Amino acid sequence: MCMCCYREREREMASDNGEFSFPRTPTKGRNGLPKIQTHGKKQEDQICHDDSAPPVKAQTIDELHSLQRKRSVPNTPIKGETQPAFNAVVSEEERQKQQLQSISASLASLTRETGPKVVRGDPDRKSETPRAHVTPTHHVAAPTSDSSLKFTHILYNLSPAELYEQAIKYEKGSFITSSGALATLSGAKTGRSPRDKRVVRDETTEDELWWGKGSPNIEMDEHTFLVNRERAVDYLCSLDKVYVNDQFLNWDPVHRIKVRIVSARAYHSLFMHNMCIRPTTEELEDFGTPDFTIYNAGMFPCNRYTHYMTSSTSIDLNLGRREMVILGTQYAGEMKKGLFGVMHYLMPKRQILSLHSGCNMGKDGDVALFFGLSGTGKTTLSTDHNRYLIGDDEHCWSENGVSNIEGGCYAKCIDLSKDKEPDIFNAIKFGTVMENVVFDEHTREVDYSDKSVTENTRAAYPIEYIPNAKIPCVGPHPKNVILLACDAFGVLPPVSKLSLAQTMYHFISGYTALVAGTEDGIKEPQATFSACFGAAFIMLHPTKYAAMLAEKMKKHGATGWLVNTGWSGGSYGSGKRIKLAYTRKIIDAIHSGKLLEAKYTKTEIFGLEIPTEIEGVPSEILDPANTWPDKAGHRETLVKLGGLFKNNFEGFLNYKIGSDNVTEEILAAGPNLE
Ligand SMILES: Nc1ncnc2c1ncn2[C@@H]1O[C@H](COP(=O)(O)OP(=O)(O)O)[C@@H](O)[C@H]1O
Ligand SMILES: C=C(OP(=O)(O)O)C(=O)O
Ligand SMILES: [Ca+2]
Ligand SMILES: [Mn+2]
Repeated sequence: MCMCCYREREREMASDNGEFSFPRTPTKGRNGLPKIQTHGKKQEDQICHDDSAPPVKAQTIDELHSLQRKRSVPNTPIKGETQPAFNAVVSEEERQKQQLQSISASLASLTRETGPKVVRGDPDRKSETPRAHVTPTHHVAAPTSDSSLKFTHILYNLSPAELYEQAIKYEKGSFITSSGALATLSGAKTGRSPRDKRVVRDETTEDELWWGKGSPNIEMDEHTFLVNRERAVDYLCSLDKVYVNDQFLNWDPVHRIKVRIVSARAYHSLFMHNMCIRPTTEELEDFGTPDFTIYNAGMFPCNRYTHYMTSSTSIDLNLGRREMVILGTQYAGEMKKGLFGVMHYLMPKRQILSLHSGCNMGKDGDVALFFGLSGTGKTTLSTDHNRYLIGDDEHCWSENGVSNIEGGCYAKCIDLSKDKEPDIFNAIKFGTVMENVVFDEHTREVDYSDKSVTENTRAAYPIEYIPNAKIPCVGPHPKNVILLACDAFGVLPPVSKLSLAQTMYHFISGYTALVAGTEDGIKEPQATFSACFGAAFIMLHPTKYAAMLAEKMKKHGATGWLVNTGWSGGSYGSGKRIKLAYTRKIIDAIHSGKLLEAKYTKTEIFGLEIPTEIEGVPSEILDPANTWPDKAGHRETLVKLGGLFKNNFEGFLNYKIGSDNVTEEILAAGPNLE
């Protein structure tokens, strides 16, 4: 049988089993006039004649196009319990109307006390736009603003394919790469802007949150928040269309949070589609009102004349209103990490510890956490071909164990190689959003070494793109708590075993040192101390999280480890970064339990327990004192780093962490410079 006849037969078989909904019209020879039989002849010459192909079932090109796309099947009717009336079955149109009403309410101007007129669908595809639309209900008078005369089109929870088309059609700098990922540009900002992150200080947050020196929470008042909110909402409603994502955070079903993200770019919508937990069709039908809403008007700047504004960028959090407004930055990581901040507030209120850590699980159910600041290896090391990935960045630790907050991963792409990080490399395929990467304009092959746009090139992909992802992303209580530091001074050992007090000391310190830049001449590493390895995201005082971590580690018998993924044999400039292959061997030995059994010696100054031997790792690198050719330089740098730690910890001396003796033990667990 020739190919076209074969396909026709396949299609008929498919429509017989009900999987396809192509309309069945009478086909050749069955009902209409008898057709000339060509089959016998075909057998001989194997030629497929034009007239043997079934005619297309359309009269016009528009009709033909409408055949191509099947309307998404309406889902199960909304159940009675969420509805006021009886056990009434709500029509698809009515359900869509309710959804739109909720979105119009989200987008409401607070001064005009009304939401925009919204309609579902792409404005450029008017003929396909469903009829359902919503005119705000609480109109008191005739429209007083032009914005209430127009419709805002809502592109609601679009699929990756639809978002690709939107991005490529409407957003400059969007391209399909050779592996199928969507390459995008984030504009002027290619990283987060922590100095522009503001939090509303009101009667509640005044007492609850961490304010002042060291705190990431830069205050703003409620009124200023509303000014920025209005600015963002007016901007979004002035557009022809906005993207709305309704999704979840937290794989723990009891503590799941419903989030709505309103944004102006397909890139942002696809990013959040990948990063948050994707609702099933059923879950989306029952979504109702979100617990938290982000208004991302990042293409539009804030107004510098507005009180508190110190730049064109402002990321504003209002915990009371459960809203976040983004102005003046299109970097998508702001949304992901912004929501993480929200979880750092909501979860501890429920006695759940929120963690800036990666998390994976062995075949026997042993769970490890990987804490660390940006670039220290959370994503790289939690993505381990021999273990189940629970998540790469944000988790919760509750009475029941650990749960990932997100539904995706956000990996750095700079110098990514298939050999060293195969799982991440292979996850960069259709559906994955790539930010600010450089590619060949013809082949669309990405050059992972190219830093022309930024060094912070990124890929965001759904967690199931990692072959051994643990779905649902939850696991039992952690057995190992690994603190990652990328020490560009090169004096911290590649691995040390920590006492509980040392774990707390290093957790509160949150040290890493990165090289200041990649330009020549910058020799001096920059020490960073970021409490709880995530000071930019925590909302309460660091000791609150530390006390919870200490309590949980003690209760569940977890062991703490400090792993230096940074320099060895000298500081940045003379030494070299520890080979990823060695770090992986070290991590393997932690997971397997072998390292717990090793022989240990204690280091000077920091008093760290270092193993004398690890399978697959040259023993001489385990003690940095051995690897530095310049012995005096090593000692000097070690003392210097110890001093920086002590300095930083001064800020915590007056705080209690759990009981009094815990506090004392923790203070004693730092470097000893006498
Ligand atoms: N020894 C090492 N351990 C971990 N990562 C390393 C090491 N050497 C180089 N790297 C690189 O450092 C980066 C770590 O970044 P990433 O895993 O994204 O950190 P995080 O998720 O904590 O921000 C990756 O690009 C990784 O390839
Ligand atoms: C997304 C981020 O996380 P990380 O660098 O830790 O992967 C970030 O800090 O912006
Ligand atoms: Ca339902
Ligand atoms: Mn990461």
